[in-house]
Amino acid sequence: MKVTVVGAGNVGATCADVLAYREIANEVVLLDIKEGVAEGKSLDIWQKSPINLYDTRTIGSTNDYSKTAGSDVVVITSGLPRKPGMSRDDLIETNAGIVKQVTENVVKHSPDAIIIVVSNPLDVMTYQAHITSQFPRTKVMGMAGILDTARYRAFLAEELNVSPKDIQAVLMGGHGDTMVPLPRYTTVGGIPVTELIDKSKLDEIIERTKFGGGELVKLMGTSAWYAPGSAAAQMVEAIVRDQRRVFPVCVKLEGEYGIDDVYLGVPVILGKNGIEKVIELDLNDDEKKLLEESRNHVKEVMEVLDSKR
Ligand SMILES: NC(=O)C1=CN([C@@H]2O[C@H](COP(=O)(O)OP(=O)(O)OC[C@H]3O[C@@H](n4cnc5c(N)ncnc54)[C@H](O)[C@@H]3O)[C@@H](O)[C@H]2O)C=CC1
Ligand SMILES: O=C([O-])CC(=O)C(=O)O
Repeated sequence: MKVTVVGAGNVGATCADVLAYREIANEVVLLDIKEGVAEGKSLDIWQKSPINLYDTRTIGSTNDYSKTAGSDVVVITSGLPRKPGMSRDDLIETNAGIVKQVTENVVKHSPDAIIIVVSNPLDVMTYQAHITSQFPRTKVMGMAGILDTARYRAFLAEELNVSPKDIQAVLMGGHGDTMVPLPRYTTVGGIPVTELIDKSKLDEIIERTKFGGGELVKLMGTSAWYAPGSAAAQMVEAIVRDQRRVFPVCVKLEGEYGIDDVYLGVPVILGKNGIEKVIELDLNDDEKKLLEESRNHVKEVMEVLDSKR
């Protein structure tokens, strides 16, 4: 299996590193426009292979897409990250152009690839990759839900003093402050979380999760990369190993949840064909209202993109 990661910055390099050391692909191509950076980081990851014992070949490229030809999966991380005081939506102008140009090259050199978008604003950049590639919705998706859910699970594990491995959860909606928490679908070793934590503490954790990306931007002056890069690699793994994992993924809804033509995070089954199935949960009225608000927000930003096309 061949996987390309476009953007050799913080998220892209982390993703390539995880793909390599976990031997998720035989070949990982890292591409960036900055002269030499992708080559340097790929070489560094390759030189780590005798230490961490893996044999995935890592190859770097300065904007030469011929090296990416025939990729099975392409992860797009190219684009600006936000700085303190910015929202993800503030990145739309610059990143839409970058994602469009990158997707055109991906389509040209890897016409059968499955595309995973990471660049922000996530839901709308996934839409951009979809309209540029004209690939079916099963093959163009965005990474956000695994990350948002991981933050929520990590905060819960800390609060309950248990292993994060035992926390199962799903969050839905857009990647931003309007994400939709679903505490009634959260369990700790099979026990509903509501039996282990009081409501006010759970509400606090949900709020912290919604602004989890911003918390890190404030601390570091740029956005996160370890968890985002690993989350994207986990999606690649589910696809290349046909694991049929159930993850929250940003996908184009076509009538599910009563929503049409909007890219939004929902639980899906992820396997060798990409999105194998969109899972429709029976949401209660409060949850439906939150999802509708999230949908409206994403739709507004999609319209900003449409107005500039
Ligand atoms: N979906 C999510 O949950 C998350 C999304 N992000 C987003 O991912 C993106 C990348 O973040 P970082 O890696 O931290 O940024 P970064 O600045 O470290 O890396 C971005 C890289 O993209 C490259 N790039 C720019 N234009 C390009 C082009 N046309 N072709 C190829 N490469 C190009 C840059 O040279 C740079 O190396 C940002 O938009 C950020 O907001 C970050 C974290 C989580
Ligand atoms: O916060 C950001 O800008 C990057 C991101 O999407 C995240 O870490 O959730």
